[in-house]
Amino acid sequence: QHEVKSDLEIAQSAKLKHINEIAQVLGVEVDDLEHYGKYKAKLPLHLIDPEKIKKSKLILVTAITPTPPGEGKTTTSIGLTEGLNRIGKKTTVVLREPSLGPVFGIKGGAAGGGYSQVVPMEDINLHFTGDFSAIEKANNLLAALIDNNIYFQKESLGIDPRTVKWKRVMDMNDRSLRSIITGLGGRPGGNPREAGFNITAASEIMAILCLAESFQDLKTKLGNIYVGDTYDNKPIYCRDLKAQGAMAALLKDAIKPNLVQTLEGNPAIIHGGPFANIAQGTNSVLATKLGLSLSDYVVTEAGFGADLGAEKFLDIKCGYSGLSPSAVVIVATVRALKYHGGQCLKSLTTPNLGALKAGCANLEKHLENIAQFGLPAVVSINRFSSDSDEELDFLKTRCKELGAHVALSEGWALGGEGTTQLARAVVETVENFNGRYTPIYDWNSDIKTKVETVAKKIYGAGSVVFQAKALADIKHIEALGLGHLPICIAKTQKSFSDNEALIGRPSGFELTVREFEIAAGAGFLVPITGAIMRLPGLPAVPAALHIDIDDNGVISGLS
Ligand SMILES: Nc1ncnc2c1ncn2[C@@H]1O[C@H](COP(=O)(O)OP(=O)(O)O)[C@@H](O)[C@H]1O
Ligand SMILES: O=COP(=O)(O)O
Ligand SMILES: [Mg+2]
Repeated sequence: QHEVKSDLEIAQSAKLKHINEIAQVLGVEVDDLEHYGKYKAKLPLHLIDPEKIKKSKLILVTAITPTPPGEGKTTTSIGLTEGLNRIGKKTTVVLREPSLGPVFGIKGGAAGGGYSQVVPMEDINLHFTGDFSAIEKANNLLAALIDNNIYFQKESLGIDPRTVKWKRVMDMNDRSLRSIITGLGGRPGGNPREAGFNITAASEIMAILCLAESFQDLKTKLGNIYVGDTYDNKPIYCRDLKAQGAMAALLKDAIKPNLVQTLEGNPAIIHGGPFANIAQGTNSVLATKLGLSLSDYVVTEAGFGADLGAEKFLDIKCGYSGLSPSAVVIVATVRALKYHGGQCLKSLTTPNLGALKAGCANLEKHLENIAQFGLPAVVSINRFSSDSDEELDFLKTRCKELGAHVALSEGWALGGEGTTQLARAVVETVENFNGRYTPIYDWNSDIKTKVETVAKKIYGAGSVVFQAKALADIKHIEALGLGHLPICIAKTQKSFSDNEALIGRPSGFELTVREFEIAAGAGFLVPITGAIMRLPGLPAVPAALHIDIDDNGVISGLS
């Protein structure tokens, strides 16, 4: 066990390989790289090899219902990649880019932790290669063109400003921009209307970038973005404003996935950053296909718990891309299971077998869900230093009683040295499974049936209530001919239900759908449950206050 250094100290004391060496591991020619300094590069799309993809193995890392800091999916994905490479499996980890919202807010960065990180951690957590900035510009160009069309009567499409839901985005937890009025200042200011900002990760452009498979596909998806209606109720799409070409031009580089490395010098591809409570929460199809084209194993992560990220990874990302995992790793922690067993958040480091035992019901439901998708699961117990041996033994035994493969993972404390047991369990599972996932619903079912199927089969709901606005939205969606699209349920990540207080394994509850958002460009419908926030606020003491830079340009305080 190394002495406990901060994530940043560990990352900054790492000796990084030049990115050309990482490319060499992947068999990528240096000339094919677009360098962003010595340690970052973009990969060209022509390296995607459909035949190789069929032979490579995809491992999805998901988790039980998390506590606010998260249970270690990103950390485990990286640690598992180190472990698989150590036992001779040529493996690349494929992750999402962190959002500045959490970096400056509560959760901190998303580049892993301890001795399982991707580096250069500061770059990855801050501006990286500019993809988020490009996504913001493309999103906000459309917003400007919408308001401009409303402003110039002679060119106007007759858009009714009250039907425009397209928000501007910014990668910052700035609650004061959530709901605003634009167009003030008389004639020169335009037309006053209600508007607002979402966080960049929630932009439909982000979701499109993560599902697009070529420049042409990107432009088509952008053109299909639903903007609003005319005064005589005709739908207006982005392509009606002729905006998709300029938007795609802004994404010229952002569409290419980014190559970096893990602490142990293994390849890492990072691309896209959607949150899994309001969008599909998975990195891009292009990054995943590149990883599978260039290595034999790919370890990738879907956000939050398996009821959100894994369900959307399978029913949306795999549904569109044709990909399928050969194994699912469910990250479980003693602390989160004790929380689900009724122990309060502040005392989770105190051993409590009773709470652990009760909380295993949450893990049980996630295991049942992965089995409903027809996929084999391996439970990875992500060991925290506060876990007692007794609690760890109990959890391992409980997993075996549930018929699950289980391995203790010490990737945070030890890097790849701590995950070889997990790596072996994953390889054995992968080698004994030659199937594919089974979708949990048929895209061609009616909208209500699709929502009810996920709610009942995956969340454990007894019924779904569609409020009046949601029923009107369903009629509107069907009138637009979009009822066949898959669904991407916006729901709290803190509970299987839409009530974050219902911990453990709630069942028979009512799920309430307030309304639907239409992501016609990305190609999914968003049933909104509860009071989902699309532009979070900063906490009373933001993490930003502890971040600094010294005279030599060395950053401190990033977590
Ligand atoms: N075993 C562990 N011990 C201590 N801290 C951990 C451990 N695993 C993860 N963490 C920390 O917990 C936080 C969440 O980890 P992360 O991998 O980002 O989770 P997720 O991807 O599931 O949200 C990070 O700050 C990470 O450094
Ligand atoms: O979309 C959320 O991702 P994490 O669960 O990895 O924070
Ligand atoms: Mg993560």
